[in-house]
Amino acid sequence: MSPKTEINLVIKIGSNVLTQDNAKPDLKRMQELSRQLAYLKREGVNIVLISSGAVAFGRGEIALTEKLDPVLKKQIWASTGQVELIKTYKSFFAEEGIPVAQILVTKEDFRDRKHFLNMKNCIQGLLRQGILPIINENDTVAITELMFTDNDELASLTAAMVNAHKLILLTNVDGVYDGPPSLPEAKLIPRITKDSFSEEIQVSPIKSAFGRGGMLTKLNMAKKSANLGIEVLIANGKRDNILIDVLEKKAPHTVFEALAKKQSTKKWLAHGAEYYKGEITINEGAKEALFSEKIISILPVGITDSSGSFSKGDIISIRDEAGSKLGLGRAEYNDLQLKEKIGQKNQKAFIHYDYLYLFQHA
Ligand SMILES: Nc1ncnc2c1ncn2[C@@H]1O[C@H](COP(=O)(O)OP(=O)(O)O)[C@@H](O)[C@H]1O
Ligand SMILES: N[C@@H](CCC(=O)OP(=O)(O)O)C(=O)O
Repeated sequence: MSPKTEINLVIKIGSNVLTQDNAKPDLKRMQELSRQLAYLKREGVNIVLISSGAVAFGRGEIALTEKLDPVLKKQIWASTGQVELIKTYKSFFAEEGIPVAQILVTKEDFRDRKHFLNMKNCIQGLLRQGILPIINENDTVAITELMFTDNDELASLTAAMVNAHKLILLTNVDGVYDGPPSLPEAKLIPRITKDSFSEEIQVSPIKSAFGRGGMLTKLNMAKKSANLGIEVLIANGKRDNILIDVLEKKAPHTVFEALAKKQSTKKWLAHGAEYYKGEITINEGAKEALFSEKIISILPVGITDSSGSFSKGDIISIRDEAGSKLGLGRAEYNDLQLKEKIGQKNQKAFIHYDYLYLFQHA
């Protein structure tokens, strides 16, 4: 079957899945997962893989005995380990006749509309050629404020970007438990629906040996993706044949029920809470109109202030005069052009309705 241009599945593999208890890479597990991914690809499923593991692979290869700065240590392990990680995937997928591509990204690439579209076009191009894109965070440049919370956030952003039907997060537990999974009384939650989104699930801050964000980011990101219309499955990547079994509902997992699908630009915006480049304040009249039944765009006449340096196409945060965040939108022109038009009538919309995402609680 030839690859479809429409993407179906984003799969994220956590560091712990690819690592043994003795901290060495688990090559057998990696080969087994590659075999399953290859099988799904041959079945005509388009796959984008998000793989952690660079730091874990680097740590297994390079002994850093000196008392190095922890950030530098991580950069050294990530940059050396990424080579090994991709080399290993390349050899396993070569056995299956599937070429692979490496894509390394930072948070900034999801903030900048141009970078975002370049990434999206590249991924679609790779898929059309039957190539498997393997994405990881660019840990060499992404330090402190440039970092994703972890690769679960990157996976959720990628799923929204490529309009995925499903997102599978593979970790080292069977899914989300109703308490710390180390406790014998903790039970696996098989299904999380919109009604249970707000229920408190006791997620302990404990992470597995090499995990970064823990179950809490998985939970938050899964809810975010489900809200955008993407079904999310969290399952145990340490189980044999897990990808096939979980898709056939034969293996334990937690599923997050998808709500109605949102238009892809709105998905990009919905993820923009931390990625905006500028802010505008709108007056009471504009706020009222925005939350009425009417479909409206934001015009300069309703804007009272703007801040930040932004270009056409960047994400803008929208606030009311009390400072409450109302939503996000895409700028139709840059900050200097907006400054000239603020408060004026008969000016071109600054945020068009099609590129406007309002927070539900506002
Ligand atoms: N309520 C919970 N349900 C499931 N796992 C939990 C829960 N609370 C904490 N965890 C921990 O989260 C870990 C998975 O997150 P993480 O270490 O970031 O994995 P990964 O490397 O796959 O991203 C599990 O190993 C588990 O110990
Ligand atoms: N980019 C890092 C992974 C960071 C991360 O989020 O790890 P994980 O929590 O295991 O998904 C690496 O490849 O080591």
